[in-house]
Amino acid sequence: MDTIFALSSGRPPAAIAVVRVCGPAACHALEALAGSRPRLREARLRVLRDASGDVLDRAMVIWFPGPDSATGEDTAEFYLHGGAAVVVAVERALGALPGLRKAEPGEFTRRAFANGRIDLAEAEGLADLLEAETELQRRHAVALAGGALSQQVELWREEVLGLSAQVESALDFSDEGDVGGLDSGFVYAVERLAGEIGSWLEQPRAEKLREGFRVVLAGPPNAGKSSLFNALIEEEAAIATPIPGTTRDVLERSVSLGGLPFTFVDTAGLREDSDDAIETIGIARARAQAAQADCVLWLGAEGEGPQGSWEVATKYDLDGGHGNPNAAFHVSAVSGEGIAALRGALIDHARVAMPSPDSVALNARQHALMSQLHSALEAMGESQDLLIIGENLRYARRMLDDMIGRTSTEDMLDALFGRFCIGK
Ligand SMILES: Nc1nc2c(ncn2[C@@H]2O[C@H](COP(=O)(O)OP(=O)(O)OP(=O)(O)O)[C@@H](O)[C@H]2O)c(=O)[nH]1
Ligand SMILES: [K+]
Ligand SMILES: [Mg+2]
Repeated sequence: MDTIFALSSGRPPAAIAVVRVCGPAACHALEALAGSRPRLREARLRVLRDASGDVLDRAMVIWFPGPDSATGEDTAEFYLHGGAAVVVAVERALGALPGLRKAEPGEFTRRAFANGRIDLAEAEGLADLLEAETELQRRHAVALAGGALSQQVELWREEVLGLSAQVESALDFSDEGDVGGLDSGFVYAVERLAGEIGSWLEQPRAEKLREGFRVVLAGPPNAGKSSLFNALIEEEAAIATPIPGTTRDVLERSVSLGGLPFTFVDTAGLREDSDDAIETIGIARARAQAAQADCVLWLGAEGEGPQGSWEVATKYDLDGGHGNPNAAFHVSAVSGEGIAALRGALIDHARVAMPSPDSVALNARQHALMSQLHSALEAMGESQDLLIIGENLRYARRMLDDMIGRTSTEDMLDALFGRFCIGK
């Protein structure tokens, strides 16, 4: 097997650059550059040299022998001075050693998975953690990476195994293969498990965490959409002018509010009679955006917005809210009045739509498996045939195995580990 190496810290220049080496030749690489290998898991300052004896850097080195390392394989880490040329020189020296090559994206984590150090759900959590930009995303990712879902799956797996054992023993004592031999608690246990899994399926999904709560600003031209958009995201991202029809394309910005991920969307002003081809396309896009929103802020006349939209009266500094006196919110992008209240209401609303900080949200892959598991349990409840019940339980167990990647395909692993950066 190849020994791989990569810069695992951020892009130089930086205070420190961490280069990891992992695989059977890691020990040799450490000795070649640092002269000797320090005691395991102890940081030591060493002069690093290349094969011709030239000094590359003075650096901290640590030796993590397998199988108790993060990847399960022999691993060496170099904590270099974080200059670009230092990293290049050390990588060149490593690349010149036999059996060493640069790592692919996510290859360290993939080895950790292949060596059973982490399961698939935990690897997904790690990928989420590296991408986390808001507090809520971080909390979920830490829980997933720490095995919160894996432990739950393990409990369900034990329950399913217990149910299978009951079916096996009933089969041993029944000639006809009917359910008469089953304990009365069996049906109850299946229903309870199906109910529990059903309630997991109903929780907000993990994708919501990644995409963010989508707020679309819509209304007639010059209503003040772009101005409000800028005020909400606290950045002059959109052009706002007195000319109606200023915004033509859709403009998106992702921000964190109250620790929650939001995507705000500014759109072209809606009007029926535009003869401008660009604006007409912009209006069509605005309508499409409103249809996909988690929340539409309607900046037009009372009752004319899309169903369920929040009515917002803008330019409160000018007309004191006379534009739409019955609007739920009165704001001014100029004076800042009402912006905090609107933002607060959006945060409260999004919090309910987002996965709760105390639960583990399922991603698309996990949700699909859990749905199949749920259907298998439901189908079982109706069956009178022990053989069919046993078959459904085996299927249920396979879905649980898939959740944590006991069985997994190369394509799936490529897709997951491709999400990681090089060096992770
Ligand atoms: N006084 C005051 N003027 C505002 C306020 N919000 C927007 N305006 C002004 O109203 C005009 C239109 O604002 P925009 O934000 O461009 O409006 P819009 O809805 O994005 O317009 P289109 O993109 O053309 O559809 C600009 O001249 C803004 O400066 C406000 O709260 N108070
Ligand atoms: K405008
Ligand atoms: Mg605009």
